[in-house]
Order: sequence, then C-alpha cells, then structure tokens
Amino acid sequence: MNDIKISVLGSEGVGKSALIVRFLTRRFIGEYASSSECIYRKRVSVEGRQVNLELHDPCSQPCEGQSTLNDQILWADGFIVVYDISDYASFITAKAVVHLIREIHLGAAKRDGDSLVFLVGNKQDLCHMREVRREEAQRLAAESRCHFYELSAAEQHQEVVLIFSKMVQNASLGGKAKERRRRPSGSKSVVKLINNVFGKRRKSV
Ligand SMILES: Nc1nc2c(ncn2[C@@H]2O[C@H](COP(=O)(O)OP(=O)(O)OP(=O)(O)O)[C@@H](O)[C@H]2O)c(=O)[nH]1
Repeated sequence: MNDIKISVLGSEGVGKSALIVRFLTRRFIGEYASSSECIYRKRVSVEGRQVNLELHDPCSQPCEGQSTLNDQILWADGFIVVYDISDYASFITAKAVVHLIREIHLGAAKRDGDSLVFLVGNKQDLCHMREVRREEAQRLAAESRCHFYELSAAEQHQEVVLIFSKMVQNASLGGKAKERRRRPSGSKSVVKLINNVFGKRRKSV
C-alpha cells in the first residue's frame, strides 16, 4: 500500500476547507475552522489498490507550529490550487503559488511529472460577481501545465469528488513517493473534522 499526499493551497477564504469537507463527508456546512492546520487521512481504492490518502488543509492565519508554503510544497505529491472566481486577488495568489510549485520542484530536481497541479476556480455559484474570466484561468493552466476546473463547493458534490479522485489517481500512477522533508503539523480523523466545523470563525461571502 502506498501513500499519496495532497495539499490544498490558495488564499484565505477561497473555500479550501469547504472543498475538502465536501470530498470527505459529501456535505457543505458553510463555516469552517481557520485557526489550525491539519491533515485528514482517508483510505481510498485506486484501480483495486488500497492507498492511504493524506489531505493537507493549511491555515491562513498564523498558528502554532505552522509549516511554510515551501514545506507544504516539498511535502506533497499533488496540489489543488484554489481561487475564488469572484475575487481577482485570490487568482493572483493562485498564480504565484502555481509558479512557486514549479520553481521549487524544478529547483529540487524533482521529475516534472511528480508535481501534479490542478488549478480550481471555486464559488462558481457566484458567477454574477465574477472577477476572474474563465479564459484567463485556462490560459494560466495551459502555460503552467495544470489541469483546470471551475466549480462550486457549495452546490456541486459530484464535481468535487471527481477532482479529488482524479488527483488521487494521477498521483498514484505518477508513482514514487518523495522523500519527505517536513510534515505539516496536526492530524484529524473525519469524525473529528465533522465535530470541529461548528463554532468556528464566521465568514461571509
Ligand atoms: N457561495 C459560495 N461560498 C463558498 C463556497 N465554498 C466556500 N464558500 C464559503 O467561503 C467561506 C470560506 O470557506 P473556507 O472553506 O473556510 O475557505 P478556506 O480557503 O479554507 O479559508 P481559510 O481557512 O481562512 O484559508 C465560507 O463562508 C464558505 O461557506 C462556494 O462554492 N460558494
């Protein structure tokens, strides 16, 4: 059995936790913790093979033992880089993250195929407030050799599952585990995740 490590990156409030929670629990809860960084573990089957999936959800606010973006990039086998289609600044951040992933992986002499990157425009249900044109994001994805998706964690369960499943499959086929430099701190089970989503900092969209 091998391990697959996926980091979900992007600026504050773009819906990273919402996407992970959707994938793990099928639910959209609306409010999510931002004060701690964590890794969620799940055993998944890829083409009949059991795989240990680790999903890293970073925290946007300063927290104890926080890993750096560089640590997170070196740790992961694959990346889901999220922006909010109604927030152009979040797209600029996503662009910088995608470039950094490419730079670090090339700098560390990783095989290019090892760095699987999906660029995801979330909150498609807010298209009446759209600030990021689909074509611009598609262009970035093509230039950076990323897969590109637009969706809504709030409204689309199947699409979210599809993206994570595809990433798991690609990372699994991409193969060899990387040497881990530093593992981001914290670990939660899905049960703890559900228990923890209540009573969190409220954010509005
Ligand atoms: N309308 C809409 N709101 C969403 C969607 N996904 C997430 N949100 C909302 O956006 C806010 C931020 O979502 P989070 O999942 O906490 O975002 P995050 O990227 O994990 O935020 P940080 O942990 O602060 O980095 C919450 O109020 C969510 O309910 C979506 O698809 N559509």
